[in-house]
Amino acid sequence: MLQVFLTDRHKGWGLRTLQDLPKGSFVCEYVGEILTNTELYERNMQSSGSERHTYPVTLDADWGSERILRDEEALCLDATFCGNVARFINHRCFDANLIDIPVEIETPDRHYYHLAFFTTRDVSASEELTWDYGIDFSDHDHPIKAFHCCCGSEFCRDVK
Ligand SMILES: C[S@@+](CC[C@H](N)C(=O)[O-])C[C@H]1O[C@@H](n2cnc3c(N)ncnc32)[C@H](O)[C@@H]1O
Repeated sequence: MLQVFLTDRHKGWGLRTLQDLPKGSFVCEYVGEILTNTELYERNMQSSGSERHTYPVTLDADWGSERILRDEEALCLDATFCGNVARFINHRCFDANLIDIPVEIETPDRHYYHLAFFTTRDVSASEELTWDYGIDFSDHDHPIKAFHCCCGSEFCRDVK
């Protein structure tokens, strides 16, 4: 069972487990609107930073292909307006206890992905669930301004 809770580390709301989870457990899926990178960029340009509650995630980077997808083809998930509990998973640099795994769905007419979270180690009941968003905190040109990281990891990348 999962619970949304208010963190005490200036990270806003977070997600925790109410039961012990062995390493490799499925936790939840990441749900959001499916947008192309171009649509996401245009959405970001229209909204002010304070309206953004989530960090968009890459859904389909054409894994396994040699080809580089153009922005108008590459898909991402934006949970700003539509999502599930996964939108409350906070970032932790390097030693997060969750990993996102793309799960390929194959139907007769198309392939697509769901993004599923699994535990990277045993997680105890009440522990916050965290995920490394892969943010480069030194990239000041990114269209979304990175937050100041309060993950508390000894490997935190947000060092000035
Ligand atoms: C996907 S949301 C996570 C849920 C969010 N904490 C909330 O209250 O809605 C991502 C946002 O949470 C905050 N956040 C996540 N991880 C953080 C961290 N390590 N340090 C500081 N803020 C963090 C940032 O504001 C970020 O834009």
